[in-house]
Amino acid sequence: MNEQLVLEVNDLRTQFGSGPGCVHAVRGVDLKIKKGEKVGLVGESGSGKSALALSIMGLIGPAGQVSGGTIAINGQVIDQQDERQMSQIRGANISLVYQDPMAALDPVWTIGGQMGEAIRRHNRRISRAALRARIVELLRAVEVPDAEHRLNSYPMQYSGGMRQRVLIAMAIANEPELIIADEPTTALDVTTQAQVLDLLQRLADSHDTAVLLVTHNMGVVAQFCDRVMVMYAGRIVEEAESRALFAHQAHPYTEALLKAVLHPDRLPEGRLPSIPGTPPPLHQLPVGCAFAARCPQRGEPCTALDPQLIELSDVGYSGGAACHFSRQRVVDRRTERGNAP
Ligand SMILES: Nc1ncnc2c1ncn2[C@@H]1O[C@H](COP(=O)(O)OP(=O)(O)OP(=O)(O)O)[C@@H](O)[C@H]1O
Repeated sequence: MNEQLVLEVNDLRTQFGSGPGCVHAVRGVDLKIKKGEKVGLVGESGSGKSALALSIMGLIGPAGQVSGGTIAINGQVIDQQDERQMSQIRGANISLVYQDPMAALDPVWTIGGQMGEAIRRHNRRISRAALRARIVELLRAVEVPDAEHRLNSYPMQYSGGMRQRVLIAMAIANEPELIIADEPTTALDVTTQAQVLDLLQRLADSHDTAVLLVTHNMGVVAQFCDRVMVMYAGRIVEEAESRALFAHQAHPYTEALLKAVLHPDRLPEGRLPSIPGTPPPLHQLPVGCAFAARCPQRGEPCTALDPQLIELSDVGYSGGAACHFSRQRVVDRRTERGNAP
């Protein structure tokens, strides 16, 4: 069955600056998201996750540029230069939930006013009464108590968790097919994080909305995502169904990330746990695999040839990886397990 793709990104490239100091933040990323699917995008700080998310939204800003590739939404290739088309798509087809609700909300505008504007942007003809009813309905959907009155409050009068709920309400207002949530709970305490994620999950499920969740937190990915994409130095180095990836990792970088999670003493607050070494600078990438210098399993080809992401379903792994030794790793592991299912 050919399931409906809400997003298809091919060979996307994004850079900041030009010339010798040019930062290649996204280096040929392919990404497919099906209707209702929840996909996690993980990777260390600076790996290009936000640059990828913002590129898809057409919000990379004046400092950067999408220098190659295509983006299709619901099967239709979009023109990132066409700001009119992009502003139609933003909110209606794809919504973004930011990390910091205070930065995303206008402090001197009521919550109801801002939500109303988000709705009216894609529905100019809505009556005042219908608009108010929709705002209340949305605030109730994200479990803001006393919604009829709280819509007149300002962002400062909401708690951090409530503000993030408001952003989620604004993101779902026009029933987009895809929500991109960039570290949506990083600024919140652990209990509130869990509540907000649970809410996002329930709302997405009830509307069959796809979610691309950008996060440092592997635990969140395990709980929330059907599929995981692991980004390293501007590339997707592993992509797999969550269950497969958490059971066995086809890329040594993913393995190192998960091993590090098991060492809470190495867990800096709100960040991915560190693994030895640092990623290469994105303006000065090495020849061969970008992870080679940190890889405990590197071999002969790694410092000479840049590995491409290859599918591994033929050897029983529901995913793929960009490592010269991934196929061998998967095969060896299967042999170790005596080909157990
Ligand atoms: N406005 C900018 N100008 C110049 N370089 C930038 C800009 N924004 C991002 N970069 C660079 O692009 C690369 C990717 O950054 P990006 O923010 O996408 O990483 P990230 O994986 O989202 O990191 P984090 O998890 O810390 O948010 C980094 O090298 C970063 O320094």
